[in-house]
Amino acid sequence: MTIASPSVSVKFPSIDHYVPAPEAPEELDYAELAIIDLAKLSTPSGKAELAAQVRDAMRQQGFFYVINHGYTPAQTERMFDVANVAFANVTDEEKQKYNGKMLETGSYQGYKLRQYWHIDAGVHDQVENYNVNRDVTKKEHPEALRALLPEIREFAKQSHFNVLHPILRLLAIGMELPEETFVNIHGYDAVGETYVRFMKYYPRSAEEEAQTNNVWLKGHTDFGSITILHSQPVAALQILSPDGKWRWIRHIPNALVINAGDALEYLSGGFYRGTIHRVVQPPPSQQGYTRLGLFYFVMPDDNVKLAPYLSPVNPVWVDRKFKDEDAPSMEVHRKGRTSAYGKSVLKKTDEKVEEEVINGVVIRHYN
Ligand SMILES: O=C(O)CCC(=O)C(=O)O
Ligand SMILES: [Fe+2]
Repeated sequence: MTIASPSVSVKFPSIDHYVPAPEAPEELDYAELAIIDLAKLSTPSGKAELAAQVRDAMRQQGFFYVINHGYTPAQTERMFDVANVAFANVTDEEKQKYNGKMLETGSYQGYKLRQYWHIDAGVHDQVENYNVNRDVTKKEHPEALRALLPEIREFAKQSHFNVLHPILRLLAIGMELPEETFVNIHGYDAVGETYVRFMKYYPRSAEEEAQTNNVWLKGHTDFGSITILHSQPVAALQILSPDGKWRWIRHIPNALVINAGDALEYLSGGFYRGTIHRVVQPPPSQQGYTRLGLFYFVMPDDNVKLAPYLSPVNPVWVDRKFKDEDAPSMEVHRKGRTSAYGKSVLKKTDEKVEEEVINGVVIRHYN
């Protein structure tokens, strides 16, 4: 396949095309989210407008779409094909060989195989992940992915410089902090775990659906600063709206879906919050299909202390989680959360919420 751009024409290795399910015709209760058009960054007034829009979207809904992010529909489609190679073209033995050691190391690289996370009532997940550090040379990869590493590296770079950094600047402006405040602690070459994730959900048995109340991935907040998700057609992601209702995320072709995680909540002193979201069984028209995900999971550099940057618009962290001097570094925070996720014994606090304490902070999971 050849993708032509004005200056270059690059030959990519030929791989199978992944065909996702058709969009769902069902009338679902979709969340109304802002659409941030990054093309507006090209003028000062457009940038000021976006900063206000991002601030309000992040504070009110915690999720928003991004369009005009620099990837064409063809490039996005190609990256989904690349993502699928990690699952469709790698043998079970090789998947075992590149299995991540999350529990032991607190690092999330390589595969997370099916059935690793506990969901509910003894039922485990039907999700495969393959995570690649933005420095694709950090680990060895399965054979089928090796020829695709240059593309994965370009995807990470594009996500970092054309999406993440502009968004971090807008978030800083929204808090009246110096524009580079968050960019400076999200270096591309710094030590840290910001990574590309491919994720494939497989259909489950009726029994598993019944036992888990159709929940595929429990309600949670992400533990990094920002999550960048490439919109895809299978409806299943839901966010917990301010009115307490779960609402579906609508597919917008070639858009990104962006949300904040706990690290940004801590760094912003609660000005921006990690929004609770979950994944559930798709509507009837899409049941029986796999669901392929493509993400860039972002974390501040490992050595960053997650203490708040306070500012004129947010002079105090109202529901402070720890004293500044006790703030965990990103490395400590991510290792604690990565080891525990889907593995720790949770304490039920009511019908819907389960809790655990990690590094002195209460972490909640929602059913
Ligand atoms: O698959 C999705 O749409 C969301 C997955 C997710 O929330 C996560 O991996 O943290
Ligand atoms: Fe998530």
